[in-house]
Amino acid sequence: MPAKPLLLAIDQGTTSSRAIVFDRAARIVALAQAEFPQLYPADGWVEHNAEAIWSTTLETARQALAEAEAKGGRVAAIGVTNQRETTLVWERDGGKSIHNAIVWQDRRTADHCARLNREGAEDMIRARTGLLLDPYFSATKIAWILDHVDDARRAAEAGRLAFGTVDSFLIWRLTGGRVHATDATNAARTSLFDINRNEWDDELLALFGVPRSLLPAVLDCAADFGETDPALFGRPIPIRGVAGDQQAAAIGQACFAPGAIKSTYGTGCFVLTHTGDQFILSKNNLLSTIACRLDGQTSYAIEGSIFVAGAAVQWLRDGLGIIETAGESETLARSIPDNRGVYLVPAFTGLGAPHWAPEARGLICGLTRASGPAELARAALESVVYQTTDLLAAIEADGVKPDALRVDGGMTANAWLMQFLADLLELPVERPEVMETTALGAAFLAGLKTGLYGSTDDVAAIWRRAARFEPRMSEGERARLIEGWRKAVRRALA
Ligand SMILES: Nc1ncnc2c1ncn2[C@@H]1O[C@H](COP(=O)(O)OP(=O)(O)O)[C@@H](O)[C@H]1O
Ligand SMILES: O=P(O)(O)OC[C@H](O)CO
Repeated sequence: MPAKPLLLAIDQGTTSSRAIVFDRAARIVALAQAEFPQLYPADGWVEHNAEAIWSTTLETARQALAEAEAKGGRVAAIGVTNQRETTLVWERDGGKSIHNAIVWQDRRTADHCARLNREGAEDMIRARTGLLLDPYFSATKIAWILDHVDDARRAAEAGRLAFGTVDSFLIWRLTGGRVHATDATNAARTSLFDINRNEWDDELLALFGVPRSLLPAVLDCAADFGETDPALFGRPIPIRGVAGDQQAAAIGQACFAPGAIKSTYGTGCFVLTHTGDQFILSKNNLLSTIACRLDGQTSYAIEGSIFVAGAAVQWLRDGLGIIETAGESETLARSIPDNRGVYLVPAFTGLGAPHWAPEARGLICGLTRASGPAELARAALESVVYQTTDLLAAIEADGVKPDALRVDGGMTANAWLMQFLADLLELPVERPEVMETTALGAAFLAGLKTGLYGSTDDVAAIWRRAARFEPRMSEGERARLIEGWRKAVRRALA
C-alpha cells in the first residue's frame, strides 16, 4: 500500500517560523516552531535577519517532515505562507541578502510616502492597487534598500539583484536559486501590482523607483513553484501552494464565497471579507486586495487591520503585571457583571483601520476609586471587540453583509471574549476545529495543485466547526456600550 499522502505547510510569521504537516482530512500530524530575534535598529524601524528567517524555516520544516514521515506518511507537496509586505533584496549570484529584511511594521519610509502624497499620487495608487499610500507596503522599502546599500541601485539596474516578499525569498532558497516567483496575494501587497489587470505596473514601478528586473514572476496561489533542492530534505519535494498569511487563513477557514468573512486574533487582528470576482474599492478606509487566484481566476477581498488585539493582553501581563497568563484575562473579565463604565482605547502605536491615525495614543477613561485589575482586564478585552465592530461597520458601509464571522488565532481560546464579540456584532461567531488555519490554507493550496483535493468544494467540506457563539445581548445594552466606546475613541483621536 502506498504511504499516506501528507502536505507540509511552511508558515513564516512575524515572530516565529512554523512547519505543520497535515493529512488529507486536515489533521495535524507534526508541528515544529522556532522563534527568531526582532531587530529594532532605530525608532520606528523593525528588521529581521534574512539568514534567521531561512534557518528557522529550514530547521522547522526538516523537523516536522521527519516526525510526520516517521509515523508512516509521505509528504507529497509543500505550501508556503508568510508574513506579508516584509521586503528582501538579494544577489542572484549566491542568494545573499544585501540588507536585513525590512518588516511590514517598519515606518522608516513615512517621509517618502508623505512626499508622494503631496505630489498627488494616492488616488492612482489606490485605484490600481487597492492600498493606501503607507510605509506598511513593500514599494518604498525596496526603494530605501536600493538607495542606502552601496552600489545597490546600479546592481539592480544591471539585473544582478532580486526582490521578494518572504515567500519569494524562501522559494528561491528552497529551490536552490532556480525559481524566482511569488503568488498574486503577496504581489498585491507591494503597491507595484495592478490588481485589476493582474500585472506589475510600469507607472507604479517608475513612481516608486523600482527597476522591473528585480521582480519575481507572479503565479496563481496553487501553481508549480518548482521542486526543493534535493540536498535540503534528501529528495526533491514539489512546492505547489503560496499565499500571504491573512489570505491563507481565509482559505483555511474555507471563505470562498462572496460575503464570507474571517477574523484572526493574534498580536494584531486582521479581518478579511471575500467580495467575489469584483474588485470593490473601499470607500470607508479599508484595503481592497486579492483574496486568492486559482486557475487564473482572481477573487478579491476587503481587509481591515487592527494593530493591537492580543498585544493588549500582553500589556496587562508584561506592562501592568495584573495577570500572569493570557488566560487569566478571561477569569478577571467574568468576575464583574459589566465594564462599570471603564474603556481602554489601545492606540499604543496609533489606530489602524478604519481610523488610520498614527498620531493617536492610548487612553483609559471612566476610572473610579473602585476600579481595579478586573475593570482593566475587561476593558482591554472589550477594546478588541469594539475595534472589530468599527471594522464591521465599515465593511457593511462598503455594501457587504456577512451572516457569520469565522475566527482564529490565540485570543479565540477566550470563550468570554467570543461571546462578547457575537453580542456586539449581532453576528454568530464560529470557531473551527483546526485553529492553525493559516498553515492549513497553505496546505489546502498545495493539495489543490497536486490533485489531493479536486476543488475548493472539497476543501470547504473538510472545514469543521468546533463552537458557535450566538448573539444574545439586548439592543439597548449593545447601543449603550458602543456609544461609550465611540466617546472614548473621539477622546483618543483628539
Ligand atoms: N485566553 C486568552 N485570552 C486572551 N488573549 C489570549 C488568550 N490566549 C492567548 N491570548 C493572546 O493571543 C496572542 C497570541 O496569539 P497568536 O495567534 O499565537 O499570535 P501571533 O501569531 O500574532 O503571535 C497573544 O497576544 C496572547 O496575549
Ligand atoms: O505574521 P503575522 O501573523 O503577524 O501577520 C502579519 C501580516 O501578514 C502583516 O500584514
